[in-house]
Amino acid sequence: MGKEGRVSVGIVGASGYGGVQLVRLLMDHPEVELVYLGGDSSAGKSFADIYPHLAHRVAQPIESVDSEAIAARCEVVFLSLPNGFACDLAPQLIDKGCKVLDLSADYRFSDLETYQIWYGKQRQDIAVATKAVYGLPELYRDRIAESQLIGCPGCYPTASLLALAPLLKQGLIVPETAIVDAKSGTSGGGRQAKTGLLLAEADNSFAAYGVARHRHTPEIEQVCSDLAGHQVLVQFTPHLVPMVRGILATVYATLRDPGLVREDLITIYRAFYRNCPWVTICDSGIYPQTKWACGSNLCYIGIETDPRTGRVIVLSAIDNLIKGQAGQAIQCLNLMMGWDESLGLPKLGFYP
Ligand SMILES: NC(=O)C1=CN([C@@H]2O[C@H](COP(=O)(O)OP(=O)(O)OC[C@H]3O[C@@H](n4cnc5c(N)ncnc54)[C@H](OP(=O)(O)O)[C@@H]3O)[C@@H](O)[C@H]2O)C=CC1
Ligand SMILES: CC(=O)N[C@@H](CCC(=O)OP(=O)(O)O)C(=O)O
Repeated sequence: MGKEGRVSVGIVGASGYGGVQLVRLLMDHPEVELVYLGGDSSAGKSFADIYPHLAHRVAQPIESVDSEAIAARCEVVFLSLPNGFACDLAPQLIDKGCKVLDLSADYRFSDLETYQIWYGKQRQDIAVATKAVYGLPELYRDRIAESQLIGCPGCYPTASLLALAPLLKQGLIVPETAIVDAKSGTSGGGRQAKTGLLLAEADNSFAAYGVARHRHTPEIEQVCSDLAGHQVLVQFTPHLVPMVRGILATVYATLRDPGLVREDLITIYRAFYRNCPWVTICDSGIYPQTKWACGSNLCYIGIETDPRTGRVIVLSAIDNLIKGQAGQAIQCLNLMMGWDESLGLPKLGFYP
């Protein structure tokens, strides 16, 4: 336990974009105390050396990663590391009794063979991986609450799946017709230097990448298949937009009943998400912008139908670093601890 009965929490990968969002949100979370920050190349520095704007609130040093030391101090550990690292560290922390929330892809797949094919890393931690729960609270709230290990969703899958879930769960579309066309800001690529994320490369430009082979495709398909009750393939195309934060996913699918109009679907979506404080269904004729969600944990969903084609078009906007990453992980923590799902999470965006 931390001070005043608060839960002691650590972050491994504190220097990255996910890490700094976790620090910002957890500093103001009423039930937790941040007791450990860990990293690799940043170890030995102070957090304020990397993020001077937080120097007045966060005095901790960034420490090297030692599972014994982390488990001795932390009840809960967030792993905000590149893919392929959590699967080495999480089993040690789980074994020592910590609750673990992994922001990478390592624990998102119920089928490790799929992970190995798409991520190219062989896994030894099969027993631990089978305990992991996919951290999308709107679909798996009860299982998250019971779990010791959460595989937090990717940013594109979060936006895409929240748009698709009511349609698939209620059999309203032909699942195989689903197409996800998604656009992300550059912070989705993390803080590491990458040529494609340089201002001179990304600014004044707009391009697709990973066409027909992005690693979020099997993640989206895994949950779509679960919802549909049979294997579903999804066409997913991500794009990089010259902005910092935000994802807009535009989802197209053929309605089984082309007579459905947007007002019918809005009613269905509102019923589906009635107990979900972080999903907002827009009024008829309103389509969300990424700017609305920036800085908040909200997912905004707008719905349209096209009677000429018989398709539904669903638009889903999130902040990739909050609902798409750190905020959603904290939403999962709240459920794991039996707290209000909304505790410590920002309800209003930065607009404009
Ligand atoms: N950015 C986004 O929108 C989203 C990202 N994700 C996922 O979340 C995870 C974190 O992403 P993000 O914050 O963007 O990434 P960043 O590249 O910004 O940060 C990566 C962090 O990992 C640390 N790190 C790297 N290698 C090691 C190591 N061997 N031991 C300890 N720490 C290490 C780095 O520490 P140091 O600086 O000390 O080397 C750094 O703090 C990734 O798996 C990403 O795919 C998920 C959803 C959305
Ligand atoms: C713009 C950008 O580069 N976005 C990242 C997605 C970030 C994310 O959610 O990645 P993980 O599944 O690895 O956690 C990408 O396409 O690789």
